[in-house]
Amino acid sequence: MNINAAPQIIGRSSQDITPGYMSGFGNSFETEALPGALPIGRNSPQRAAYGLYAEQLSGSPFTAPRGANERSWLYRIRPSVKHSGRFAKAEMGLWRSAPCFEHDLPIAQLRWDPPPMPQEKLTFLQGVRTMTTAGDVNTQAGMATHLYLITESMVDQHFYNADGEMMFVPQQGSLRLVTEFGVISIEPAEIAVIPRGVKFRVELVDGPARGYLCENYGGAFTLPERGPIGANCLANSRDFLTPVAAYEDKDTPTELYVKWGGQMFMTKLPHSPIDVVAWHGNYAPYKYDLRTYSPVGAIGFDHPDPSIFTVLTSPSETAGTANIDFVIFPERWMVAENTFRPPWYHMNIMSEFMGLIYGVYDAKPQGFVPGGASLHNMMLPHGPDREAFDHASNGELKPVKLTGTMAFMFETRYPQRVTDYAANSGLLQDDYADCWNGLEKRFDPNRP
Ligand SMILES: O=C(O)Cc1cc(O)ccc1O
Ligand SMILES: [Fe+2]
Repeated sequence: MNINAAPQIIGRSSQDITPGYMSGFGNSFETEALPGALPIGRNSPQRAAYGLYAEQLSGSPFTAPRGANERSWLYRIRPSVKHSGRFAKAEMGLWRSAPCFEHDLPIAQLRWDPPPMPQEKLTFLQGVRTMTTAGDVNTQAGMATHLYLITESMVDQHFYNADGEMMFVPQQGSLRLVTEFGVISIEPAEIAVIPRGVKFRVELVDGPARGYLCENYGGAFTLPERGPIGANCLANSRDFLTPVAAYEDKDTPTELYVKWGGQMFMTKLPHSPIDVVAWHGNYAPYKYDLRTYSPVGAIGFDHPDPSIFTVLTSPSETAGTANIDFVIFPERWMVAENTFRPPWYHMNIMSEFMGLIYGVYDAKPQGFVPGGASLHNMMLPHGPDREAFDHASNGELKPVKLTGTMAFMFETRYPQRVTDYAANSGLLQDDYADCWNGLEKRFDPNRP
């Protein structure tokens, strides 16, 4: 494979395919895979070095306020217009977009078993299975949650999503995301975000892969405000990694798939679109290791709102009302005194889709397993199951470490609609609500 990675950052030969990264969230980065490929002090020289074409990729409107303004300049072998021949409609498989009312389940708390690893050959594009959709892809609001199952690398096949940015949350197996901006490798407990419009392909590293995917139609994920927490802890900027420039000069035919307006299209190219030799800007893919998250929690009493564990947030136009919050439940100490320590029983205007990467989630010791999922939709009551309730109500409140666990939540302001796949794939647990059986009346007016 002819991938040329920027030597000045990683100190390796330009033929080395090991990914290299630059640290920081939302920085203005600059990187070049060939010396002098990046113009200095200007974006559009009359003739770019090495015969490259200059191209701007705008992730926000030109006029977005400075804090939300995202764009990068790419110096590439061919401009992207050469990447778009005639598009034809292509198969969507089990990928769905909001609004999608194809299934009409009665309201309920829902939980799914993990999908087994398939025997058939599935590339990333064939392996996306939409679980829920929310909002409206046509108004750039809302999201979709998907599972992915991958048994084959994409070969001479590339993709970009015009409908939203995509957050990969691997649960099993590592992935190599070969993007226009460089190469990102991720394993379970790491995530990667590919911005809207960025071309890439997904390769397997070590056998079949399974994971979760959040497709964000709305405002780009950003770090949450820290408020009184101050400058440190939670997700720290320096732990976000953006790849150095890496390109292919490869004249073999490739298919370019584009998801646009909830539909899939395909065109054929005579060359690889991974041809960006240098780039600069703040609109770029990144990865993050969830194990570097520094949780802040209750060191006195009571259970804080889960927003304390927000890694990234996609804001909406309404302050504090997220299009999506990406929240994790990592390893941590539970020390609160005279406190019911697991999540409280609650109803929420936001809609909560949860997944488990590994370990046990404290509110659901049974039934919520790695690779599975749950959905607690807008204003549907939920909370610890009977076992967790009994344990938390009666256990000795010494400091306890929740170890070897990593659950997460995609929480959105929009109600989530369940797809046909989610309803009928056989993974839906029809006895989920029974986990609250046995939470009997305990009230006794004579026992304060
Ligand atoms: O429902 C859940 O399990 C997620 C969750 C966790 C928590 O600690 C507080 C509220 C909440 O919705
Ligand atoms: Fe909840």
